[in-house]
Amino acid sequence: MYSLAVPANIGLSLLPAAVSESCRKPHVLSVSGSDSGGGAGMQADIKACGALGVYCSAAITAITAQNTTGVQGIQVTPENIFAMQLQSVLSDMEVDVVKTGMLPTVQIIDILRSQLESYPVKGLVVDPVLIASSGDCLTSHEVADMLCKRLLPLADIVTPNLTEAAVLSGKSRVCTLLDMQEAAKIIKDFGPRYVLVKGGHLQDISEANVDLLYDGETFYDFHGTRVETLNTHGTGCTLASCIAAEMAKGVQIPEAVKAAKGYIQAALEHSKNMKIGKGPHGPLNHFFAFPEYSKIRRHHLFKASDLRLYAVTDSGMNKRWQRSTAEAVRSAIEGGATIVQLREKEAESSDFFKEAVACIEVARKSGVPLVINDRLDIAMACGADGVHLGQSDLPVREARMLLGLDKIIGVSCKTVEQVQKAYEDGANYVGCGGVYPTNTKRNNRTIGLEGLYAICSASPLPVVAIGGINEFNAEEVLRDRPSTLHGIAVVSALFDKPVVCKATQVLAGKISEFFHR
Ligand SMILES: Cc1ncc(COP(=O)(O)OP(=O)(O)O)c(N)n1
Ligand SMILES: Cc1nc(C(=O)O)sc1CCOP(=O)(O)O
Ligand SMILES: [Mg+2]
Repeated sequence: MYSLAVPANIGLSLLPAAVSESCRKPHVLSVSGSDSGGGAGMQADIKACGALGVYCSAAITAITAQNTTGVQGIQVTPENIFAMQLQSVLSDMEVDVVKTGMLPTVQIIDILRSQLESYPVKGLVVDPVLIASSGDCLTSHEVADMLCKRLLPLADIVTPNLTEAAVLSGKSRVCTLLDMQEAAKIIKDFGPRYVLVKGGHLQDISEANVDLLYDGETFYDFHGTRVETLNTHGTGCTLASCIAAEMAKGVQIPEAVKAAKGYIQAALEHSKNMKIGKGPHGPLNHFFAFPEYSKIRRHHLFKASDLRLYAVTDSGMNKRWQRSTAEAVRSAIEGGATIVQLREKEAESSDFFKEAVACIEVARKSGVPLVINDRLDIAMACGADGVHLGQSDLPVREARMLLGLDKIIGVSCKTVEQVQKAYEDGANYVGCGGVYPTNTKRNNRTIGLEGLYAICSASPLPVVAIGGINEFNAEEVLRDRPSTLHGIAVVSALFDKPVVCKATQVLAGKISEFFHR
């Protein structure tokens, strides 16, 4: 319940206008068929563009029923809705590059051509999808003919594989480097700026994986290393989408091809052991370069029970006992700390950042959340689980906007009004104190147990008590605790001790009984 305390009006609408201005994304419109298996077609295009940081919109030309064994069915998109998809996107969304895949009928090609004439774009990449990697035929010769005559004259690059190069060039077969060159010359005459003939299946194994790019004068060859894998379904769509994505970023075509080949090579390497489907045409893993979001994200959103034994570090104390903050954090977690706050009042930013990175590594291993005291910049830079803010720090509302909804924000409060405001502004919990006098924080006002309980009774947020709490008085704080008091936060009781792990265990033992009743 508490994690829902963020007011509804804290969201994207509050982001400064400048953010949207400066964040225009390169944009590829994919005009292709949907692959129910997710390996090729539209699905591959969207994933490839996404992986390269490019926005991808979609005009679906056909719905195919496919899996890793082949193509089971095709339904062509009705012409009126196909035209509408193009019109909707092209009239509104500042498309940089159009990338085509499966174009199943001559009508679909005609509609696309006339829309491109009404809404010119910076680039057109044509992947002449005529035959699926399973060998299934996806279009007719009439369509191939139309593609050559109506679309290739507008294309910046066309990317046939060997079979497609044979169909487009009218050659009976293309299976050597010489055949590829001849086919490229014939296809170039239809009018595209570049022809890329993909040699993935060349007969001569020494030449396999050579792709030839032809600009009308020069042949450029691009070599790849063969990856032994069945997961190659969608590599053609992915290569063309990557070229389109790079072009949308403003990259010239030869460099775009090089970058796209590099991406395919890496994707094949990272997909070779992936097991999806029973058939021989498995898909690629496009997101090999991304850490899985669920792994970089906290495993769970903030829970009030995280506050039970809240360890707040003090590097002065830890130095006195000759240990690094990361070592101290490791020991506190081993001893039973349920959340850690890095509190550095004197450190330089660069030292604080380095220390935070080391401590997060320690905390992540055990799933214990780690927040940064005062410094939102450090919290964001090191990917901490959140921040703890005082009354004179950055306002909670601004911090919440910058951190997003998944991160923890704690706020120090000494009055009911402060707690109410923290709640309204989107905090997850409040720290209340000083419960007792403390030597750790100078000039700290003591509010006593009564002050703490008064705040707890009125608080819509979970509360953690702080200030002068130790193994001898923890029981007094928790014995008659209000239901909103979820734990104690301590500094010297853990970190001004020779053995942090032992001190934490002792305190954890003292407080455990109050949370199981
Ligand atoms: C859990 C917790 N509660 C309170 C504080 C005190 O924060 P603040 O008032 O901002 O004082 P400093 O710690 O920044 O000196 C806290 N750090 N943690
Ligand atoms: C950091 C801090 N904040 C306080 C508050 O009252 O808000 S008291 C405090 C210091 C707590 O240290 P120790 O556990 O060593 O007394
Ligand atoms: Mg502070």
